[in-house]
Amino acid sequence: MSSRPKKVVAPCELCHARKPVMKRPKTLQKLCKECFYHVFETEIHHTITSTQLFHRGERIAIGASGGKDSTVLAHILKTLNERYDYGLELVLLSIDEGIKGYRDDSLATVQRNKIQYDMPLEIVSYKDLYTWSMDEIVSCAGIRNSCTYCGVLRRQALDRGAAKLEIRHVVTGHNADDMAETVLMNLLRGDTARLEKSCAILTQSSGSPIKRSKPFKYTYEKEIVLYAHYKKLDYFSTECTYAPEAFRGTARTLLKSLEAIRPSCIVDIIHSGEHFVLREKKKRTAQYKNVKKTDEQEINADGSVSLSNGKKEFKDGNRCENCGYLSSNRICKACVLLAGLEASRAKVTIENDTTADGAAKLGKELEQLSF
Ligand SMILES: Nc1ncnc2c1ncn2[C@@H]1O[C@H](COP(=O)(O)OP(=O)(O)OP(=O)(O)O)[C@@H](O)[C@H]1O
Repeated sequence: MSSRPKKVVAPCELCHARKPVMKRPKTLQKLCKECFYHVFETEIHHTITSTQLFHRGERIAIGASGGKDSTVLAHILKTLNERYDYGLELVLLSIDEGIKGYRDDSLATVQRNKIQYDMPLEIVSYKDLYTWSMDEIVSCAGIRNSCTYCGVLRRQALDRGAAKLEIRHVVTGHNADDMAETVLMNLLRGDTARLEKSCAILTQSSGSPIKRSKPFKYTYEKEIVLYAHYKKLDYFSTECTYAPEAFRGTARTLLKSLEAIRPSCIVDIIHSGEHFVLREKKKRTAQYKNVKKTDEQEINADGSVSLSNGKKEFKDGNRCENCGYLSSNRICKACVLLAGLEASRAKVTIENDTTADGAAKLGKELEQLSF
């Protein structure tokens, strides 16, 4: 009986001893589990130390959604804090947007993470802060702009949650893919003001006591998934019930195609973004003025959404006259948005009261509201 020669598997490219179990997405190196853990954790430690992201004794709120990125972030920060004695106090901060069948389930995961990682957990809800849940917003404003509403409100909610905890530094699980997508989106929109700022690892508005940072700035999404999988971390993997941001989806598809051909393109795009500096604040020339910009949405006071003409300038440090939150305008975006929702709710109530066939008319009115 003839026996076929056994295929020899080359050992892990780092330890040259153990059996490789994966091709590392970032470098395509064939690695064993232990070496993958080591490079993954060490690279994040290097990002944190080389940028002097934290200081000893600092209290850090981890924006915890229960998803893979923030769960791995909580796990990694706990691991590195203990291993390298950063001297940080870590707290989980979750925002409950009020999305039935999605956020309630993911928050149950964060509740378990709280016990697994032995960290305090603070949950702040849209309903308490704004009197509107996302489900209510979507039923009033429609699904089309749900990401715009949710993004504006969440940003403010994280700041308010941190302020409540008297914490001045919020970390989020935004990863390298998110950052490269943002660079691509800003590039494709010609939004040079945002492009210049989009790759900062740490941001802070002047006048605000709260810093925000992204320790996973150079960490590939695929590696986060692999790490969570091999470490058997407890995370929630369902997509949000509402439509994903359309233009980001397009940038994501483009990035994934590029990554398949050239894995380094994700860090290369970030590198390009980091070195992008505007020579001078140029006004848009006449040739661009009439070009329709389909993805720059502005929410008007009446609740309608219109398109921006690209003239906006960033002004840091002003405060909203209504709620006191930092804003580049007289009234912050969240207040404009909420006023629009209230106006729509009032309009629907009045119309509803004066008609005989209430339910049908109400349904029609909701469909016609110009969100
Ligand atoms: N409801 C929330 N509460 C607290 N933090 C949040 C919440 N939603 C998002 N974040 C923070 O913002 C980061 C990016 O959020 P995004 O909505 O892009 O989710 P994601 O890429 O799916 O991340 P994750 O896997 O952590 O959910 C998250 O990693 C988390 O740190």
